Amino acid sequence: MDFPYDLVMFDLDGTLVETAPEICDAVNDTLRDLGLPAVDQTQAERWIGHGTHELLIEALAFATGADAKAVRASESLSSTVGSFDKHYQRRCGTRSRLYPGVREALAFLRTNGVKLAVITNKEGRYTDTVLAVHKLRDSFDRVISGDSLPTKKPNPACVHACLHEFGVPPSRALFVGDSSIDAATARNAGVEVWLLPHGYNMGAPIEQCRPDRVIADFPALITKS
Ligand SMILES: O=C(O)COP(=O)(O)O
Repeated sequence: MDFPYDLVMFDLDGTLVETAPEICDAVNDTLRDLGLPAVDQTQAERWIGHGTHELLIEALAFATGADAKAVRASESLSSTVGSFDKHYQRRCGTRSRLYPGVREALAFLRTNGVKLAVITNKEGRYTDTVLAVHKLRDSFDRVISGDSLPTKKPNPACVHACLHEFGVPPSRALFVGDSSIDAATARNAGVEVWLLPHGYNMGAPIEQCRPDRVIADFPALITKS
């Protein structure tokens, strides 16, 4: 195979797995416990990308009319985080699904000796559950979550860690994602970025992120390279 990379790093939410339906369910379970109105999935999708903690803060700000800064500083936040945690762990795997062709593309790349990593801003306890319920954990050589390192995307430390671990130069590494955060992470690390249009990107078209390529779907990742 003439695949031009030795390492591919994938974003998780909105790239490998459509997670928004059950994230929205867990947010609404949490809001319901607080007597607050539900949010719709389109709204929740705009908050995906900075990690679940930030998403919950945005949801609480939206539902209460407070600003995010005030929510972040509020004393009740930690108990709400605990409540969300229970709901989200229970919801993981109920309404998420792999995008078409993900499993086949990962298997194909691995068979051809390409190292594979997941780099997500999702907290590790949720990344583990999502990968486990979709039987994806063994498909990756490295998983870096939002709380694995002192910094998260778009800081390039996560990409640098993978390049270092696998001894791959930036010119032989690719980041595949769905958002401006993924594009900025790749640019900050000096690696190419291909974006998929099926994800979230805070509601904006991915062309605005000026990726090296827009790929239509996972089959295109391995056939158009
Ligand atoms: O916001 C999140 O929880 C994670 O999003 P990501 O997998 O796109 O980095």
